[in-house]
Amino acid sequence: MTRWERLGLEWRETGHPDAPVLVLSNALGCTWEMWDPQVDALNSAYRVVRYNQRGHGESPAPPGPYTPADLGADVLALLDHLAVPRASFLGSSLGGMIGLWLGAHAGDRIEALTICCSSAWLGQEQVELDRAAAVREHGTNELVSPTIERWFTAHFREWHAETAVYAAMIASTDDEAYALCSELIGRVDLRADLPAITAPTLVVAGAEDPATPPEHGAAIVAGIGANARLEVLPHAAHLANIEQAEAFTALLGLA
Ligand SMILES: O=C(O)CC1=CCC(=O)O1
Repeated sequence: MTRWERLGLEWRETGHPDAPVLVLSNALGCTWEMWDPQVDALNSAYRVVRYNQRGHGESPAPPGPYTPADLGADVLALLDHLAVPRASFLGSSLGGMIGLWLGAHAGDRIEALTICCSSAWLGQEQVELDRAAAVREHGTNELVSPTIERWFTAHFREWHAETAVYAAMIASTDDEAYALCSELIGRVDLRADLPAITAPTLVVAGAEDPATPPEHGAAIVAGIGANARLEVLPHAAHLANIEQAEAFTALLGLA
């Protein structure tokens, strides 16, 4: 039994079975449905493989602690399970951190990276440790309101009732997995890994993202060097691929 089968994480694929593989990796508190605004367009160019991080959607939550290497190994095991030697990778937030780890530590498996609303080093360990403690005590329900405020601008929240879908995703995330992932993002420091990334890398930031502001995207690009470029989407907070879905999809370079 492969590591992937042993963990029992859920995945699905769409698009062209013979096209190059693109793996989509979700943010903390989201499921693979966060990519719905992009999937139709991506299906025209890729074999699109989505999976749910540990404790998200129907994926089980193995005991922690979790490290970027653990969650990166989940992706490598999925590629092994699918007999895919190399893939492109698009990750948001926590998913972007996993992408950075993969680019640096498994560069031979990564064709290209898109890192959305993420960071190599958040620099706020205590905030994330406090959030983890709060989730263990009160559950993910308690986090819904402040999280939705980080994820979407006030204007978007006012006009888009579908933010309720994302509120439900947060509340449905396994409490302990959420806490373990919060601890991971609080402690993560991938800054020294960035120069090892050789895959072409697009970094996308939301101009109004309070969780990973554009400076974090700029720091990723500076750390990687010539292979990386930054795009900042105006009028977008942390889930920029949802708030500015069309503009985000346009950045992905699909003909
Ligand atoms: O703000 C959140 O909901 C979670 C988060 C912040 C940075 C990150 O990587 O995830």
